[in-house]
Amino acid sequence: MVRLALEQLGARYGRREILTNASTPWLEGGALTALVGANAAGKSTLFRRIAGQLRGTGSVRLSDATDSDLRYMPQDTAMTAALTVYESIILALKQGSGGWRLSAKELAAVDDVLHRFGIAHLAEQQLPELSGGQRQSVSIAQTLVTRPKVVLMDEPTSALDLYRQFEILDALRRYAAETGAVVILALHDLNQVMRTCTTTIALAGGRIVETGPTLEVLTPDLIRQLYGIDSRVERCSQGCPMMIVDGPAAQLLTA
Ligand SMILES: Nc1ncnc2c1ncn2[C@@H]1O[C@H](COP(=O)(O)OP(=O)(O)OP(=O)(O)O)[C@@H](O)[C@H]1O
Repeated sequence: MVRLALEQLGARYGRREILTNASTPWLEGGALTALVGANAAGKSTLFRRIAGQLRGTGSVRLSDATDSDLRYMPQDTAMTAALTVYESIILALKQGSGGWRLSAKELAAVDDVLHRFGIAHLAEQQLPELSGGQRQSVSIAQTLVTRPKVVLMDEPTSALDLYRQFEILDALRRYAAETGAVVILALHDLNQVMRTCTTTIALAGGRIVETGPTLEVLTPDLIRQLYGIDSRVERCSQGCPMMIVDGPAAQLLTA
């Protein structure tokens, strides 16, 4: 089984320490893990540190996977190259492997992500002509076309409309279940987190303050600590947990 654990990860930009002793228990593949925390809490920095783009202290432990099995999708992906969506996904598939000839299996992989992420109709469109949400969907397809075992995605639904958010998160959930991959998503929408992510990592001020089953982690106390928001977690008429936001924490308003 693919697993990932963080051991005392630290990172700094210049002299400024951003990430401090970030540790998790083993995170198991096959389901989605959320990374949550306020703006500037250090989520992107943690991803960059795990992906090896930032040096620092501590280590990333992988089981049944190696560093080359990891793919990181950053928050903003520029798409200025004069390529079609189809060509850009082939490029992502072939990166580093040399040669342009595609095997039947590789052609099937490109076709798979085009359909899986609902962008087959965009295959012949030029990248610079895509909308923001379309670009984000293409970026997800590019990231997963090699079927990586460890996936880090920074706010993969931030540009998507409500329907597409559900569609893409469901597709990511199915991807994790089918491949057994560890898939960690930085997300701001806590209701989407409750609906789709089995495990949640909560980050505050560059420190991991909680990791565990989503509904045990996302308590009103923790949400107040992370965001300064008063909230309740209730069940909707269909039994789904929902976070209801009451507003900024009273103690902040009176402070
Ligand atoms: N390249 C950089 N150089 C210096 N400081 C940086 C750099 N990138 C980020 N930071 C700082 O590191 C801190 C954490 O930023 P990071 O982008 O990791 O937060 P985040 O949790 O992903 O935020 P958001 O939810 O707003 O995307 C912030 O204070 C930010 O200003």
